[in-house]
Amino acid sequence: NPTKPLPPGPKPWPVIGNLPHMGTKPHHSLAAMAKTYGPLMHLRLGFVHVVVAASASVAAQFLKTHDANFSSRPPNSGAKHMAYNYQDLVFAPYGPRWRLLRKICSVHLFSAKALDDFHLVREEEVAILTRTLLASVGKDSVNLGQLLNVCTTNALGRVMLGRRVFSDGDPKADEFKSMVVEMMVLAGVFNLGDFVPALDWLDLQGVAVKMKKLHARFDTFLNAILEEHKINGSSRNEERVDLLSTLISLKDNADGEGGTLSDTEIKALLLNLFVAGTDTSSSTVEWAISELIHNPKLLAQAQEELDTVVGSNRLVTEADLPRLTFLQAIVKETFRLHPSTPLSLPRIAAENCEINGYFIPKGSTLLVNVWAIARDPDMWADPLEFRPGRFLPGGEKPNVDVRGNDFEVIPFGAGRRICAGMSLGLRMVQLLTASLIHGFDWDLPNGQVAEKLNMEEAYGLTLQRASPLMVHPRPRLKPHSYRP
Ligand code: HEM
Repeated sequence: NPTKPLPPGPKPWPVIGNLPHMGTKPHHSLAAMAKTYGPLMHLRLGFVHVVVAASASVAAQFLKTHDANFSSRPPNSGAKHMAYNYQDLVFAPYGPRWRLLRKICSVHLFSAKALDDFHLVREEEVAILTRTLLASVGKDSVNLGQLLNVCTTNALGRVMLGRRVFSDGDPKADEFKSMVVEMMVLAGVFNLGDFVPALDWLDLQGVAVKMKKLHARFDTFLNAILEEHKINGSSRNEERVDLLSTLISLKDNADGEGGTLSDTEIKALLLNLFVAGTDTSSSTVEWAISELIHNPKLLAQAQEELDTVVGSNRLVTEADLPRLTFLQAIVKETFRLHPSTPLSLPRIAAENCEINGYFIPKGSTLLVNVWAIARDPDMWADPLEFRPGRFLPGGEKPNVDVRGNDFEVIPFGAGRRICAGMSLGLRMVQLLTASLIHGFDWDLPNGQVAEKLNMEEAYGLTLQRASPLMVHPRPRLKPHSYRP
């Protein structure tokens, strides 16, 4: 009902609107603005209406009550230049092709069966990581996030392509991670051209040029993989059929009704999964370990649980995870304070609607500040403190989970476009975090004091640490435990 007012918000400048208010860390700036204007805000970015949800109840209005109206994503230069012009899954308009791509992933990658089929792959890759860490003892400190990224990328590579993407110490691994991070940074920029169409062609921030260059590098990488797979077929290294072989076999009849899957759609899907599924998980684990180094008592408590459940003769397996209650609470608390995509991914209003008595115009971009919601002092006691106990019996939120049903902590988003890879992401983050705290003690280089570890954030579409975590791991299991 257009007679209702727009939600409150800061006064826009002519033409560019509130773009100058976004700052270098938009999730911080938007959280600060919500303190003045409330949990449902309206901004104008250029000529685009933007509404921002900054509380659990407002997020539930959008992502539950009105989810159907917000089930597509707004047009943006990232999707155009880097996601094969919307031919992917992440940016596909809500409709039959989105449903098909999403179904293929949920059946072949993320179903309980698919996840169980590949648990050995993940466990092997994590074991390889522990041996790399072991080999670093007595040498220079290691960049933990980088090694974690090699691990998540290889684990995903084996499931998707039937082979690892990197070997140990492969210089290409650094390059790949930096490409993924660059993509997230570029996708996280509020690009003027997206909001002031008349200025798009000028590319004043130089974002489109960078996007096109980066896309060309990814496309070369993906073309090589696709051609190699068509020639060699599925790799015989893995017992299970990899996703790419499945996709190629589905090309001419992808939905059982003669629908097709083009080479471009296959490449776009692989790209989505590698970009959405590697750095998100590895940087979450880097945050978790950073928090535990920063809070040595919690680390000791987690190690005690692991020693009781797993012992000191072998590495952690996925079968141990359900019995690791404190570990699970640590992972939830990490997702609460350090959600990998602090503003989630944007949605767009298909029609006019009304929320909490305010008018939300058709075509509005919806941003959900999942970072601010999870630090809302009305919902969380001492919200800035890392306190996993809040998720345990006797704590303030014993039954709250991070899977999109409890809106005060929604690191994976919610509703029909909730993260497609949530089940895999959660398992990988739990397994990695458990294995690292069980397998090692952690020293900081150059006499840095643990309690003073820098916990600042950098900004992209994903939440990186401002300074990468550099560490000296010290093994704490019997030596044979790390061997294959
Ligand atoms: C730490 C792990 C992860 C986090 C925190 C995360 C977070 C998110 C978020 C917030 C969204 C947007 C949801 C929305 O619009 O409501 C999303 C979408 C998506 N994620 Fe994840 N993600 C993670 C891991 C993964 C993994 C491992 C994969 C795949 C291998 C993946 C694939 C996707 C895809 C394909 C989408 C788009 C879904 C759609 O548009 O229908 N993510 N993720």
